Amino acid sequence: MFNKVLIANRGEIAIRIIRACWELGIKTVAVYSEADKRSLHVTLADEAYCIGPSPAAKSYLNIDAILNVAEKAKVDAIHPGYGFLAENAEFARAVKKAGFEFIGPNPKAIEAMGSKINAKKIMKKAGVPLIPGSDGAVEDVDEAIEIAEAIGFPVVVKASAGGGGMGMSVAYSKEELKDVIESAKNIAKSAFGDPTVFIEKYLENPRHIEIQLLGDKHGNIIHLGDRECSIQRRHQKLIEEAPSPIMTEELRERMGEAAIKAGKAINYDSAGTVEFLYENGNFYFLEMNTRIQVEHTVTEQVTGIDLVKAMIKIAAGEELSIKQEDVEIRGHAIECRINAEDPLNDFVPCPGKIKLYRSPGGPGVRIDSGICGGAEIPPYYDSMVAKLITYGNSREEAIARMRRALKEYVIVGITTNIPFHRAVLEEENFLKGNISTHYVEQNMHKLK
Ligand SMILES: Nc1ncc2cc(-c3cccc4ccccc34)c(N3CC[C@@H](N)C3)nc2n1
Ligand SMILES: [Ca+2]
Repeated sequence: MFNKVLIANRGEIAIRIIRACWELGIKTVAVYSEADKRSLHVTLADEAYCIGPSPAAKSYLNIDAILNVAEKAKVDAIHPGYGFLAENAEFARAVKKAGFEFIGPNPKAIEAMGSKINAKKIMKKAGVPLIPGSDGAVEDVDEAIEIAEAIGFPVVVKASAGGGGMGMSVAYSKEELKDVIESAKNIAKSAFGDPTVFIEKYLENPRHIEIQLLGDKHGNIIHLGDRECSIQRRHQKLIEEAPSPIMTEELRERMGEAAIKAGKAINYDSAGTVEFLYENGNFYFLEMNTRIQVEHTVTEQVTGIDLVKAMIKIAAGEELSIKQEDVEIRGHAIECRINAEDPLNDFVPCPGKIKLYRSPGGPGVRIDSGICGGAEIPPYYDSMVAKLITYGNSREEAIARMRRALKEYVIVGITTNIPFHRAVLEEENFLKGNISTHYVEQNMHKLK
């Protein structure tokens, strides 16, 4: 087992990883940018080193600065968290080359899933259901029209180097497709440096359901059930839950089996997530995320498995301590992402200083937060400051606890989206589990 681990991240996930290390008796090294000098993850770590100026490009994305600290602090391993360098194969390789263990999947698996076209090719071979569409890249408009007419409009054009909804555009007709192809290639070129695009049938009202995977370095791989992640805004998830309100044992069995095929196809050896779109009883592979995700928490609540400790043990070479038949999904968990943003002003980010902070508690309430009273929320990073998770024996109990916790939660000094969450937790479609990826746009008028 490692003696000392560097956490190459900030905020709530850095604290989450520090907590897992503590429980395993591992010393922790935090890295921070100038803006994060007095932040909570710096306070909680055993050692902390400044890695550069506030902009992420000069600090949390600075591979050399991070590796220099790893050398200086003599760590055994590095955990990347999510975002920043978490799915950067070059970083994973550089970490190993410098002699440290990377607490995440093997670099080849990261690379394989980084190209959406390549990912689909691998999944097709593995027998994972795909959304009908082009077989690889689409070069020009004529080819696009041919494919679109074969699969039927509407179609969506996606950047292969994209992901998380970045660089996807929908075309409802042949005429629209001409413009959409050009704009998608331009966005892909400027955003990802790679203009490669592909086409898929656009599913008009799907759910976004994902399966949590856990693989080790000895060929074992299991799934830990499903999460419903359809409540998103501009591809930023806002509320997640486990299990999905529409999940049945049979559907979970089918989706879990498909997810394990996906993991096996790339020799997956860490925590990872296979994202699917679900519509009318069918599900289709969307993407695979080769990192721990923000919403890993709701899976931890319903399975009782600590996913971050599991990742660390796997990286240290241990075999999975549980078999698929040991995995049991019990009760229901919901997570509300607390963001420093203004839901009444188009969710614009609202950095600032927290003057008063009172967090909820009591039965079935978990807070994973990177903030406390007096904390400064810098403008340089994403706006999520905390995750409020509630857990109960049923979805109704988890909802009752979330309503109570959202009422108790007091954050004075910055504007947050807590009022948005309070409104969703009263909204009838949400309460009935009647959710699709269009939930926010369809119900926003009720959520103000
Ligand atoms: N062929 C096809 N049809 C419908 C889709 C629907 C989504 C989607 C999924 C989840 C939330 C969404 C919100 C608005 C628009 C789209 C979505 C989607 N993605 C891709 C990345 C993921 N974060 C969002 N891909 C789709 N692809
Ligand atoms: Ca992704």
